[in-house]
Amino acid sequence: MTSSEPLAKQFLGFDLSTQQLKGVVINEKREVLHESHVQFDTDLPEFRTHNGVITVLTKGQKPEVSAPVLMWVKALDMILERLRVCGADFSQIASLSGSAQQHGTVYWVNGAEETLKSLDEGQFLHNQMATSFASPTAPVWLDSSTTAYSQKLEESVGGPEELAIITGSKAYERFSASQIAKVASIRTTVYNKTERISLVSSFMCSLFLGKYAAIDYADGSGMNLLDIKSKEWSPQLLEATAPGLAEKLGDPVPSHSVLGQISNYFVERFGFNEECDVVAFTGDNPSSLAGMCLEEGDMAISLGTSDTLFMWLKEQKYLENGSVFVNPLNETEYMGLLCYKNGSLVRERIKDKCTKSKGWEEFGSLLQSTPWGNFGYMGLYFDEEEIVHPVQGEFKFDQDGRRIEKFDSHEVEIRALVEGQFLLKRLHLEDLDIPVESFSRIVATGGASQNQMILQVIADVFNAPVYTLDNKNSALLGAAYRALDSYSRFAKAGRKNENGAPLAQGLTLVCSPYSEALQIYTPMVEKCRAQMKSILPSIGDD
Ligand SMILES: O=C(CO)[C@@H](O)[C@H](O)CF
Repeated sequence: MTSSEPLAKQFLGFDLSTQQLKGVVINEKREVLHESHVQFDTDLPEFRTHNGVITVLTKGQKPEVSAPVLMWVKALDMILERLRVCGADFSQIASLSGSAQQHGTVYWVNGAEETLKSLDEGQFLHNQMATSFASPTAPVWLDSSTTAYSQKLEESVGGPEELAIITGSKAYERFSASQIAKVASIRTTVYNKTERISLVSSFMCSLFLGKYAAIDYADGSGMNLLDIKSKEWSPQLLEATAPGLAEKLGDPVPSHSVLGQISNYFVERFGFNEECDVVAFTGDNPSSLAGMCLEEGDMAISLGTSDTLFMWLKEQKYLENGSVFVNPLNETEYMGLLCYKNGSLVRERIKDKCTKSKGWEEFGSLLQSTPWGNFGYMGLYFDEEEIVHPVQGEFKFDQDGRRIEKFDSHEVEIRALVEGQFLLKRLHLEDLDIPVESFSRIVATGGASQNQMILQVIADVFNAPVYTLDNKNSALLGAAYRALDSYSRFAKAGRKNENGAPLAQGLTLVCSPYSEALQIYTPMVEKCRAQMKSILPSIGDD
């Protein structure tokens, strides 16, 4: 297509999540035209991942969790083919953007940018990039093997609260700074051979841009390196993390920045328009916020591999066990986030254990067959070491709060798991002075948001109506919305468009709280606190 012809207004969004790569094409009215996905474990079995990652267990050490970078590159080749088979015409795409799992780091080897700039349209991407990475794997957000580096980072600025005031978060093992520090310390050759370090989001953006893409403010907020007030890398934290880090990161940019036009490789190989804008990619949670268009008083809950709570913040707020990121839609405002590793994978394990069919329908019926409060039985399940509290294991309690080995029935165990997951989240919000009264509605997204019984427990525990997006993939939609918004050359405030209409595809009310449930769940929050204290006595110590 020559550049003189008018660009049809279609927009392309990607979401590179833990277990899959998704792609969507929307029109100017934000209607979904085409959608496809590549599931890493099943579509790319040669990389031998489980739930999209590789876990290395070493005696006496925490598991190390990473993902093969070439798997992501190959998935990109595949998703474009699949979208084309679905009928997508890439010559109609006016701009594209993306979303990706946060905190992961990709190490481009010296000279890799030359390869990016001179890709041969006659070959697959992954064949040409096989030697472009100093490390063939990228440590990802499920890794928590960097405790020593996190502690050192906090000490470098005077402690966890000081670090959170600068970067929006205390040091988390999964955050990029600790991961980079570990690479620089024990894989020095890799670090010295690295000319650029990308987040998973800016890595994928680089492929489309044909050169290194800048890290955006919102996803950069998840690194423990960005000063979220000045929007610049903190010199103190760069110094404390690794030598010469600033030049390996490049300068961060506002999340709605148009970084350039698409690489000629995609014009020649896939028929993209040469004027197609490439908008900065961002993290999955900031992208979800863009896809959901939260209103004042909304709380979003993403029920994916990780369960993540997030909300729009006008000002920076200190979330002791959470994170504050620069807002992806308005860089003068923020977003708050609480992340829980033990989300859908734990629900899947208990579903498989407690149902004959191993199906979600039976899971929902058994959940519905037990009353609010579950006869006083409670459960706290942490298959992976949790983020908000460093605790791992399965903890079951009877009506008197005494530890027990097992529940008498499958339905009691299912409710104990689901109530426990959301009572713990309400407990953490209340400890951050964010009481349930703060929220007028909850917007649920992610795979498990299709399970009405789980949403009913959320409505009852938080005493708020629960809505879902007409399209569950809010991170994916947010990527396409941000491509559209930035193409329009103005970043929307994330609430309403210029005609006052909501930006999101639409919200559907799924369930409202039962008023009787409130008097049951409020005291259970205190029981949950007592149980957490019995598991982790240090909880709540000032
Ligand atoms: O670590 C997280 C947020 O801080 C997770 O939500 C990852 O982004 C999931 F990919």
